[in-house]
Parts: sequence; C-alpha cells; structure tokens
Amino acid sequence: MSHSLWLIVPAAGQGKRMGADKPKQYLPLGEKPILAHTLSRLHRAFPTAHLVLCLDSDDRWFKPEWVPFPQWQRVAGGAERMDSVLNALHAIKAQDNDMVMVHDVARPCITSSDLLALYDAAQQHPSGALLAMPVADTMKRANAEQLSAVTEPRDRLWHALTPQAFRYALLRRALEYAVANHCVVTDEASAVEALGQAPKLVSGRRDNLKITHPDDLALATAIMASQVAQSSESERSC
Ligand SMILES: Nc1ccn([C@@H]2O[C@H](COP(=O)(O)OP(=O)(O)OP(=O)(O)O)[C@@H](O)[C@H]2O)c(=O)n1
Ligand SMILES: C[C@](O)(CO)[C@H](O)COP(=O)(O)O
Repeated sequence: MSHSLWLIVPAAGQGKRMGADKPKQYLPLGEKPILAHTLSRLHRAFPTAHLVLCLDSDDRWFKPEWVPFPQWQRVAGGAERMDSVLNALHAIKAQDNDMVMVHDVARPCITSSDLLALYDAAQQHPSGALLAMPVADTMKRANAEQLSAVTEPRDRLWHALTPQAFRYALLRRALEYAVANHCVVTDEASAVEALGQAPKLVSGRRDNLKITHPDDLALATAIMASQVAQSSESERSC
C-alpha cells in the first residue's frame, strides 16, 4: 500500500532577527517573495504532495497565488515553531504511516536532489531522517564575557537543517510529548530524540541556507543564481 506525503511548511514566524518591515518570508528574492520560492522548490520535487502551510492568524501579506500545489490547506501558526507544526499535524487527516516532511519557509535554496535523498532515507529509517551538515570549523564555547573558554571536540557534530521527515504517528507523538513535558524543541528531530529514538542524519548541501539575518538575502540571491546556472549547464551537456 502506498502512503501519502504531507509537506508541512512552518511560515508563521515574525522574522525578528531580520528586522524588516514585514516577516522575512515576504521579502523579495529577485522577482518573487521567499515563500513563493520555497513552495516552488518543494512542488518541483513533489508535485502531488499535500501542502500544509502554517501562517500567523494576523498575516496581511500572504497571497494564495504563490501556492503551486493543487492540494493544500492553511493552518494557524502557534507561539513557537513546534506549536505551528503540531497545529498542522492536528489539522490533517493523515494515516499513521503517512510520511510527513517539515521544511522551514526560510530555506528557499533547497534542491530537488536533497529533497529526494531525504525522502528515500525517511522511508528506510523507522525513526525518520533529517538533512544535516557535518561541522567544518573548530568549535569554541564562550564564557560569560565572550572569551573563548573551551574548544569543543567537533567529531560527530552536525548542523541540523530542514527538511526533516517522519511517519505521521511518530512525529505527532513526539511533539505532543514535548509540549506535555514543557520541552521547547527547535526542530522535529529533537522531539523524536526525546522519545529515545535516533533519526538518520542525511548529509545535505551546504547552500541550504536558513535566511535569518539581513546579509543572508544577498547570499541567498547568489546561491540561487549559481544553482540556476549549474542546472542550465547540466541541461546543455545532456
Ligand atoms: N511561531 C513560529 C515561529 C517560527 N515559525 C517558522 O519556523 C521557521 C524557522 O524559524 P526562524 O528562521 O527562526 O524564523 P522566525 O521565527 O521568523 O525568525 P526570528 O526567530 O528571527 O523571529 C520559519 O520558517 C518560521 O516562519 C513558525 O512557523 N511559527
Ligand atoms: C529547524 C531548524 O531550521 C534547523 O536548523 C532550526 O532549528 C530552526 O531554529 P530557529 O530557532 O527557529 O531559528
């Protein structure tokens, strides 16, 4: 039996660190807003998936024309990212074994190859999977005066990215457990880890940037231009 794929896109953040006059997902990258780029990348990889978009109830900027999916629904965001995702899980009519993939709206540079690799890994691993990047730099822990107090060993240390994908029943149980136990988790994998399970780390591209600060906008624009140039180059060489 084949199981449905649900794409949950938390997009109810305020973008405080960006400090713009609107939430960062509505800032333009080239000819369209960040939100439209992210949804378009997801749609290119999974055109028949069901999209669940978490938006703030007071959102004044969203336009349905930016959604390329034929099947989609809007749900209210919550106080934290984890509350937005849990609202989405409560709103959908999914089967326990359906696959749920969660992707930040603020990561518009995601590629189809990473999306498909993550999906395959999540199908194979009962505890789910997340895109991640091994830490490349020497890691310092600061003291209260922002002096470099300790160098932390970086072996087996990874940066967590999105998307992260899990079976519906597991992810819902994990986030409900986190809420009931007052654990604030910043990604889905942490909630699953709190149940004693270990999701698979899938090595992802280093250009899957989360737009967070103002200078990330120029970086994302450059990444997208380079990705477009690379894909037309590979099409020409076929
Ligand atoms: N209550 C919240 C908070 C965040 N998000 C989403 O979670 C993702 C990751 O959050 P982050 O990059 O921290 O975005 P913001 O919360 O908007 O940024 P900031 O922390 O600077 O305010 C984003 O896609 C954001 O829209 C959400 O859906 N609901
Ligand atoms: C989910 C995430 O993007 C993985 O890196 C990240 O944890 C979100 O964190 P934030 O505190 O909401 O920026």
